Amino acid sequence: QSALESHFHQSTTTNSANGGCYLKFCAPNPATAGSAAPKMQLSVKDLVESNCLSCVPSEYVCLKTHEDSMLSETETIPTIDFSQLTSPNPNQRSKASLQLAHACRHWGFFMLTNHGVSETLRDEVIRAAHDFYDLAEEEKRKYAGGQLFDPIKYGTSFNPRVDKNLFWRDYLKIHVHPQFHAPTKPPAFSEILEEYCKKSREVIGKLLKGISKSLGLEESYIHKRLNLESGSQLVVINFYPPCPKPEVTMGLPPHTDYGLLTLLVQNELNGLQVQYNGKWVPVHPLPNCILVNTGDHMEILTNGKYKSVVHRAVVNKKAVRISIGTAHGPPLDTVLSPAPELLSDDNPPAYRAITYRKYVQLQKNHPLDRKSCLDRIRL
Ligand SMILES: O=C(O)CCC(=O)C(=O)O
Ligand SMILES: [Fe+2]
Repeated sequence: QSALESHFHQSTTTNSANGGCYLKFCAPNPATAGSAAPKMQLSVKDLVESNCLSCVPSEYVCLKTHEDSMLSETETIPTIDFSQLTSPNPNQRSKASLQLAHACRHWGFFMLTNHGVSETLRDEVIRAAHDFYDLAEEEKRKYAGGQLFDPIKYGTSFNPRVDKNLFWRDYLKIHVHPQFHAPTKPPAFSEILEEYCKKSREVIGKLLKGISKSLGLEESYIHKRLNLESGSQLVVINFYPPCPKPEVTMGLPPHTDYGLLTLLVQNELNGLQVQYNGKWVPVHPLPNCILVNTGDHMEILTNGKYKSVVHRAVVNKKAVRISIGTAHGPPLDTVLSPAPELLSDDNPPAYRAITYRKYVQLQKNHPLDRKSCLDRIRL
Protein backbone atom coordinates (compact mmCIF):
# COMPACT_ATOMS: atom_id res chain seq x y z
CA GLN A 1 0.00 0.00 0.00
CA SER A 2 1.51 3.32 -0.97
CA ALA A 3 1.70 6.30 1.37
CA LEU A 4 -0.94 8.00 -0.72
CA GLU A 5 -3.37 5.10 -0.54
CA SER A 6 -2.91 4.67 3.18
CA HIS A 7 -3.59 8.35 3.60
CA PHE A 8 -7.22 7.72 2.75
CA HIS A 9 -7.55 4.72 5.00
CA GLN A 10 -6.22 6.64 7.96
CA SER A 11 -8.44 9.62 7.58
CA THR A 12 -9.29 9.80 11.27
CA THR A 13 -5.70 9.77 12.53
CA THR A 14 -4.99 12.64 14.88
CA ASN A 15 -1.71 14.44 14.82
CA SER A 16 -0.52 16.74 17.54
CA ALA A 17 1.77 18.75 15.24
CA ASN A 18 -1.33 19.54 13.24
CA GLY A 19 -3.20 20.82 16.27
CA GLY A 20 -4.92 17.48 16.85
CA CYS A 21 -6.70 18.01 13.59
CA TYR A 22 -8.41 15.28 11.58
CA LEU A 23 -8.56 14.94 7.88
CA LYS A 24 -12.11 16.03 7.13
CA PHE A 25 -14.00 15.60 3.92
CA CYS A 26 -17.09 17.58 3.03
CA ALA A 27 -17.84 15.35 0.09
CA PRO A 28 -16.66 11.96 -1.12
CA ASN A 29 -13.68 12.22 -3.35
CA PRO A 30 -14.79 11.33 -6.90
CA ALA A 31 -11.26 10.27 -7.83
CA THR A 32 -11.25 7.49 -5.24
CA ALA A 33 -14.94 6.60 -4.98
CA GLY A 34 -16.45 3.65 -6.87
CA SER A 35 -14.86 0.34 -7.77
CA ALA A 36 -13.84 1.31 -11.31
CA ALA A 37 -12.00 4.45 -10.22
CA PRO A 38 -8.26 4.27 -9.53
CA LYS A 39 -7.57 3.81 -5.83
CA MET A 40 -4.61 6.10 -5.66
CA GLN A 41 -5.02 9.77 -4.95
CA LEU A 42 -2.26 11.11 -7.05
CA SER A 43 -2.08 14.84 -6.79
CA VAL A 44 -2.30 17.48 -4.06
CA LYS A 45 -4.31 19.55 -6.54
CA ASP A 46 -6.90 16.82 -6.70
CA LEU A 47 -6.88 16.42 -2.93
CA VAL A 48 -7.50 20.13 -2.42
CA GLU A 49 -10.13 20.48 -5.11
CA SER A 50 -12.18 17.39 -4.46
CA ASN A 51 -12.40 17.76 -0.67
CA CYS A 52 -13.11 20.80 1.48
CA LEU A 53 -10.01 20.48 3.59
CA SER A 54 -10.03 22.44 6.81
CA CYS A 55 -6.66 21.06 7.86
CA VAL A 56 -3.73 19.14 6.55
CA PRO A 57 -3.89 15.33 6.29
CA SER A 58 -1.38 13.85 8.71
CA GLU A 59 0.74 12.35 5.91
CA TYR A 60 1.61 15.86 4.78
CA VAL A 61 2.64 17.16 8.19
CA CYS A 62 6.37 17.60 8.48
CA LEU A 63 8.17 18.08 11.72
CA LYS A 64 10.02 21.35 11.84
CA THR A 65 12.91 22.28 14.08
CA HIS A 66 13.69 25.66 15.58
CA GLU A 67 16.31 26.17 12.87
CA ASP A 68 13.67 25.58 10.21
CA SER A 69 11.87 28.74 11.24
CA MET A 70 14.93 31.03 11.42
CA LEU A 71 14.21 33.53 8.68
CA SER A 72 16.50 36.36 7.69
CA GLU A 73 14.54 39.37 6.50
CA THR A 74 17.59 41.57 6.02
CA GLU A 75 19.63 39.57 3.52
CA THR A 76 18.86 39.56 -0.20
CA ILE A 77 20.32 37.25 -2.83
CA PRO A 78 22.67 39.07 -5.24
CA THR A 79 21.70 40.43 -8.64
CA ILE A 80 23.75 39.92 -11.81
CA ASP A 81 23.15 42.04 -14.88
CA PHE A 82 23.41 39.64 -17.81
CA SER A 83 23.81 42.45 -20.34
CA GLN A 84 27.01 43.51 -18.56
CA LEU A 85 28.32 39.97 -18.45
CA THR A 86 27.96 39.78 -22.23
CA SER A 87 28.83 43.42 -22.93
CA PRO A 88 31.29 44.36 -25.73
CA ASN A 89 32.96 46.64 -23.17
CA PRO A 90 35.75 44.59 -21.50
CA ASN A 91 35.63 46.66 -18.28
CA GLN A 92 31.94 46.01 -17.81
CA ARG A 93 32.45 42.35 -18.61
CA SER A 94 35.22 41.86 -16.09
CA LYS A 95 33.27 43.72 -13.40
CA ALA A 96 30.22 41.54 -14.00
CA SER A 97 32.44 38.45 -14.08
CA LEU A 98 33.77 39.29 -10.61
CA GLN A 99 30.20 39.73 -9.36
CA LEU A 100 29.30 36.37 -10.88
CA ALA A 101 32.26 34.69 -9.18
CA HIS A 102 31.28 36.26 -5.86
CA ALA A 103 27.63 35.18 -6.25
CA CYS A 104 28.65 31.60 -7.10
CA ARG A 105 31.19 31.38 -4.33
CA HIS A 106 29.24 32.92 -1.47
CA TRP A 107 25.59 32.44 -2.35
CA GLY A 108 25.07 29.93 -5.13
CA PHE A 109 21.82 31.78 -5.87
CA PHE A 110 21.28 35.02 -7.75
CA MET A 111 18.75 37.03 -9.72
CA LEU A 112 19.63 37.55 -13.34
CA THR A 113 18.37 40.75 -14.95
CA ASN A 114 18.46 41.83 -18.65
CA HIS A 115 18.77 38.18 -19.69
CA GLY A 116 17.00 38.54 -23.03
CA VAL A 117 14.15 36.10 -22.33
CA SER A 118 11.07 38.21 -22.96
CA GLU A 119 8.45 38.82 -20.32
CA THR A 120 5.84 37.61 -22.79
CA LEU A 121 7.58 34.27 -23.20
CA ARG A 122 7.93 33.80 -19.44
CA ASP A 123 4.27 34.69 -18.90
CA GLU A 124 3.28 32.30 -21.67
CA VAL A 125 5.24 29.37 -20.31
CA ILE A 126 3.76 29.88 -16.83
CA ARG A 127 0.26 30.14 -18.28
CA ALA A 128 0.84 26.99 -20.34
CA ALA A 129 2.02 25.20 -17.19
CA HIS A 130 -1.15 26.28 -15.42
CA ASP A 131 -3.21 25.05 -18.35
CA PHE A 132 -1.49 21.67 -18.13
CA TYR A 133 -2.47 21.29 -14.49
CA ASP A 134 -6.02 22.34 -15.37
CA LEU A 135 -6.37 19.31 -17.64
CA ALA A 136 -8.44 16.40 -16.37
CA GLU A 137 -6.53 14.25 -13.90
CA GLU A 138 -6.98 11.32 -16.29
CA GLU A 139 -5.08 13.17 -19.02
CA LYS A 140 -2.20 14.03 -16.69
CA ARG A 141 -2.00 10.50 -15.35
CA LYS A 142 -0.94 9.32 -18.79
CA TYR A 143 2.49 10.47 -17.66
CA ALA A 144 2.34 9.04 -14.13
CA GLY A 145 3.85 5.99 -12.53
CA GLY A 146 6.58 5.22 -15.07
CA GLN A 147 10.34 5.03 -14.77
CA LEU A 148 12.71 7.69 -13.49
CA PHE A 149 14.11 8.58 -16.90
CA ASP A 150 10.84 8.53 -18.80
CA PRO A 151 10.82 11.58 -21.08
CA ILE A 152 7.74 12.99 -19.34
CA LYS A 153 6.81 12.23 -15.77
CA TYR A 154 3.89 13.53 -13.72
CA GLY A 155 3.77 12.95 -9.99
CA THR A 156 3.40 14.33 -6.52
CA SER A 157 5.61 15.03 -3.48
CA PHE A 158 9.27 14.14 -4.24
CA ASN A 159 9.21 10.35 -4.29
CA PRO A 160 6.29 8.97 -2.21
CA ARG A 161 8.12 5.63 -1.95
CA VAL A 162 10.91 7.18 0.13
CA ASP A 163 9.50 10.48 1.46
CA LYS A 164 9.15 10.54 5.27
CA ASN A 165 6.09 12.70 4.83
CA LEU A 166 4.44 13.87 1.66
CA PHE A 167 5.17 17.31 0.28
CA TRP A 168 2.52 19.80 -0.79
CA ARG A 169 3.62 19.77 -4.38
CA ASP A 170 2.74 18.17 -7.70
CA TYR A 171 5.25 18.06 -10.51
CA LEU A 172 5.71 17.55 -14.19
CA LYS A 173 9.24 16.70 -15.33
CA ILE A 174 10.16 16.81 -18.97
CA HIS A 175 13.43 15.96 -20.70
CA VAL A 176 13.80 18.68 -23.31
CA HIS A 177 17.39 18.25 -24.52
CA PRO A 178 19.16 16.68 -26.41
CA GLN A 179 15.74 15.37 -27.54
CA PHE A 180 12.78 17.62 -27.02
CA HIS A 181 9.65 16.08 -25.52
CA ALA A 182 6.39 17.67 -24.40
CA PRO A 183 2.89 16.55 -23.48
CA THR A 184 0.50 16.78 -26.42
CA LYS A 185 -2.03 18.80 -24.39
CA PRO A 186 -2.78 21.64 -23.86
CA PRO A 187 -2.34 22.49 -27.55
CA ALA A 188 0.12 25.41 -27.33
CA PHE A 189 2.21 23.90 -24.54
CA SER A 190 4.83 22.16 -26.67
CA GLU A 191 5.63 25.13 -28.89
CA ILE A 192 5.89 27.60 -25.99
CA LEU A 193 7.98 25.23 -23.90
CA GLU A 194 10.38 24.57 -26.77
CA GLU A 195 10.93 28.26 -27.33
CA TYR A 196 11.45 28.91 -23.62
CA CYS A 197 13.91 26.00 -23.32
CA LYS A 198 15.89 27.19 -26.31
CA LYS A 199 16.21 30.67 -24.83
CA SER A 200 17.16 29.19 -21.45
CA ARG A 201 19.99 27.23 -23.06
CA GLU A 202 21.34 30.40 -24.63
CA VAL A 203 21.41 32.08 -21.23
CA ILE A 204 22.98 29.03 -19.56
CA GLY A 205 25.62 28.76 -22.31
CA LYS A 206 26.75 32.34 -21.69
CA LEU A 207 26.64 31.99 -17.91
CA LEU A 208 28.80 28.88 -18.07
CA LYS A 209 31.31 30.71 -20.24
CA GLY A 210 31.44 33.46 -17.62
CA ILE A 211 31.84 30.85 -14.89
CA SER A 212 34.65 29.06 -16.75
CA LYS A 213 36.51 32.33 -17.03
CA SER A 214 35.87 33.21 -13.40
CA LEU A 215 37.62 29.94 -12.49
CA GLY A 216 40.68 30.95 -14.52
CA LEU A 217 39.81 28.47 -17.27
CA GLU A 218 39.33 28.95 -20.99
CA GLU A 219 35.86 30.36 -21.80
CA SER A 220 34.63 27.16 -23.47
CA TYR A 221 36.20 24.84 -20.87
CA ILE A 222 32.93 23.62 -19.32
CA HIS A 223 31.27 23.27 -22.73
CA LYS A 224 34.05 21.09 -24.07
CA ARG A 225 34.72 19.03 -20.95
CA LEU A 226 31.07 18.21 -20.42
CA ASN A 227 29.97 18.07 -24.05
CA LEU A 228 27.26 20.62 -23.41
CA GLU A 229 26.13 20.79 -27.05
CA SER A 230 24.44 17.45 -26.35
CA GLY A 231 23.86 18.28 -22.72
CA SER A 232 20.82 17.31 -20.75
CA GLN A 233 18.14 19.83 -19.95
CA LEU A 234 15.33 18.84 -17.65
CA VAL A 235 12.31 21.00 -16.99
CA VAL A 236 10.51 20.66 -13.67
CA ILE A 237 7.16 22.36 -13.35
CA ASN A 238 6.16 22.60 -9.70
CA PHE A 239 2.54 23.16 -8.72
CA TYR A 240 1.85 24.10 -5.10
CA PRO A 241 -1.87 24.36 -4.35
CA PRO A 242 -3.01 26.65 -1.53
CA CYS A 243 -2.68 24.90 1.80
CA PRO A 244 -4.99 25.29 4.84
CA LYS A 245 -2.04 25.19 7.26
CA PRO A 246 1.17 26.08 5.45
CA GLU A 247 3.17 26.25 8.68
CA VAL A 248 2.95 22.46 9.17
CA THR A 249 3.74 21.43 5.58
CA MET A 250 6.49 21.92 3.05
CA GLY A 251 6.31 22.31 -0.73
CA LEU A 252 9.82 21.02 -1.25
CA PRO A 253 12.15 20.23 1.66
CA PRO A 254 15.68 21.64 1.97
CA HIS A 255 17.68 20.21 -0.94
CA THR A 256 20.23 21.00 -3.60
CA ASP A 257 19.71 20.55 -7.35
CA TYR A 258 21.78 17.98 -9.22
CA GLY A 259 22.86 19.79 -12.39
CA LEU A 260 25.46 22.45 -13.05
CA LEU A 261 23.01 25.35 -12.99
CA THR A 262 19.25 25.71 -12.63
CA LEU A 263 17.16 28.57 -14.01
CA LEU A 264 13.90 29.23 -12.19
CA VAL A 265 10.87 31.37 -12.96
CA GLN A 266 7.68 31.57 -10.93
CA ASN A 267 4.22 33.10 -10.98
CA GLU A 268 3.47 36.11 -8.76
CA LEU A 269 3.61 34.15 -5.50
CA ASN A 270 6.79 33.79 -3.46
CA GLY A 271 7.82 30.69 -1.56
CA LEU A 272 11.45 30.00 -2.37
CA GLN A 273 13.92 30.28 0.52
CA VAL A 274 17.69 29.96 0.31
CA GLN A 275 19.97 28.91 3.12
CA TYR A 276 22.64 31.47 3.92
CA ASN A 277 24.78 31.69 7.07
CA GLY A 278 22.51 29.28 8.90
CA LYS A 279 19.32 31.23 8.17
CA TRP A 280 16.59 31.01 5.56
CA VAL A 281 16.53 33.96 3.19
CA PRO A 282 13.12 34.40 1.51
CA VAL A 283 13.52 35.23 -2.17
CA HIS A 284 11.54 38.19 -3.50
CA PRO A 285 12.44 38.16 -7.19
CA LEU A 286 12.82 41.49 -8.98
CA PRO A 287 10.24 42.00 -11.74
CA ASN A 288 11.39 40.27 -14.93
CA CYS A 289 14.37 38.52 -13.41
CA ILE A 290 15.27 34.85 -13.74
CA LEU A 291 16.60 33.08 -10.67
CA VAL A 292 19.78 31.07 -11.09
CA ASN A 293 21.38 28.58 -8.73
CA THR A 294 24.42 26.34 -8.70
CA GLY A 295 23.82 22.60 -8.47
CA ASP A 296 25.78 19.62 -7.17
CA HIS A 297 27.65 19.16 -10.44
CA MET A 298 29.04 22.64 -10.24
CA GLU A 299 30.33 21.74 -6.80
CA ILE A 300 31.87 18.49 -8.09
CA LEU A 301 33.40 20.13 -11.16
CA THR A 302 34.94 22.97 -9.16
CA ASN A 303 35.98 20.57 -6.38
CA GLY A 304 33.92 22.53 -3.88
CA LYS A 305 34.92 26.05 -4.88
CA TYR A 306 31.39 26.87 -6.05
CA LYS A 307 29.09 24.98 -3.75
CA SER A 308 25.56 23.89 -4.52
CA VAL A 309 23.11 25.80 -2.41
CA VAL A 310 20.46 24.41 -0.08
CA HIS A 311 17.00 25.81 -0.77
CA ARG A 312 13.36 24.89 -0.11
CA ALA A 313 9.87 25.90 -1.18
CA VAL A 314 7.24 26.83 1.37
CA VAL A 315 3.55 27.00 0.53
CA ASN A 316 0.83 29.53 1.25
CA LYS A 317 -2.87 29.77 2.07
CA LYS A 318 -3.82 32.19 -0.66
CA ALA A 319 -3.40 30.76 -4.11
CA VAL A 320 -1.61 28.34 -6.40
CA ARG A 321 2.10 28.90 -6.73
CA ILE A 322 3.85 27.67 -9.88
CA SER A 323 7.58 27.52 -10.43
CA ILE A 324 9.44 26.26 -13.46
CA GLY A 325 13.01 25.11 -13.08
CA THR A 326 15.28 24.03 -15.89
CA ALA A 327 18.28 22.00 -14.78
CA HIS A 328 21.25 21.98 -17.12
CA GLY A 329 23.99 19.40 -17.11
CA PRO A 330 26.11 17.18 -19.34
CA PRO A 331 24.69 14.22 -21.31
CA LEU A 332 23.31 11.68 -18.81
CA ASP A 333 26.11 9.14 -19.36
CA THR A 334 28.94 11.61 -18.89
CA VAL A 335 31.18 10.89 -15.95
CA LEU A 336 31.41 13.82 -13.59
CA SER A 337 34.56 14.46 -11.62
CA PRO A 338 36.50 17.49 -10.41
CA ALA A 339 38.28 19.40 -13.20
CA PRO A 340 41.97 18.32 -13.10
CA GLU A 341 43.00 21.93 -13.85
CA LEU A 342 41.54 22.99 -10.51
CA LEU A 343 43.27 20.28 -8.46
CA SER A 344 46.65 20.38 -6.74
CA ASP A 345 48.53 18.54 -3.99
CA ASP A 346 46.85 20.86 -1.52
CA ASN A 347 43.50 20.47 -3.19
CA PRO A 348 43.01 16.77 -4.00
CA PRO A 349 39.71 15.49 -5.48
CA ALA A 350 36.97 15.74 -2.88
CA TYR A 351 34.29 13.80 -4.78
CA ARG A 352 34.15 10.36 -6.36
CA ALA A 353 33.53 10.25 -10.14
CA ILE A 354 29.98 9.26 -11.09
CA THR A 355 27.78 9.49 -14.17
CA TYR A 356 25.04 12.08 -14.19
CA ARG A 357 22.48 9.29 -14.65
CA LYS A 358 23.70 7.40 -11.56
CA TYR A 359 23.74 10.59 -9.55
CA VAL A 360 20.11 11.37 -10.40
CA GLN A 361 19.18 7.79 -9.44
CA LEU A 362 21.05 8.15 -6.17
CA GLN A 363 19.11 11.29 -5.32
CA LYS A 364 15.73 9.85 -6.26
CA ASN A 365 16.18 6.66 -4.21
CA HIS A 366 16.70 8.46 -0.92
CA PRO A 367 14.69 11.07 0.94
CA LEU A 368 15.42 14.55 -0.36
CA ASP A 369 17.48 16.00 2.45
CA ARG A 370 19.85 18.94 2.16
CA LYS A 371 23.22 17.83 0.73
CA SER A 372 22.84 14.16 1.63
CA CYS A 373 23.21 13.02 -1.98
CA LEU A 374 26.49 14.85 -2.47
CA ASP A 375 27.67 13.54 0.89
CA ARG A 376 27.36 10.00 -0.53
CA ILE A 377 30.08 10.64 -3.08
CA ARG A 378 32.35 12.82 -0.93
CA LEU A 379 35.85 11.36 -0.55
O1 LIG B 1 9.47 26.25 -6.23
C1 LIG B 1 10.58 26.75 -6.04
O2 LIG B 1 10.76 27.96 -5.91
C2 LIG B 1 11.78 25.85 -5.94
C3 LIG B 1 11.72 24.64 -6.80
C4 LIG B 1 12.94 23.78 -6.65
O3 LIG B 1 13.76 23.99 -5.82
C5 LIG B 1 13.15 22.64 -7.55
O4 LIG B 1 12.28 22.35 -8.40
O5 LIG B 1 14.22 22.01 -7.44
FE1 LIG C 1 15.59 22.95 -6.26
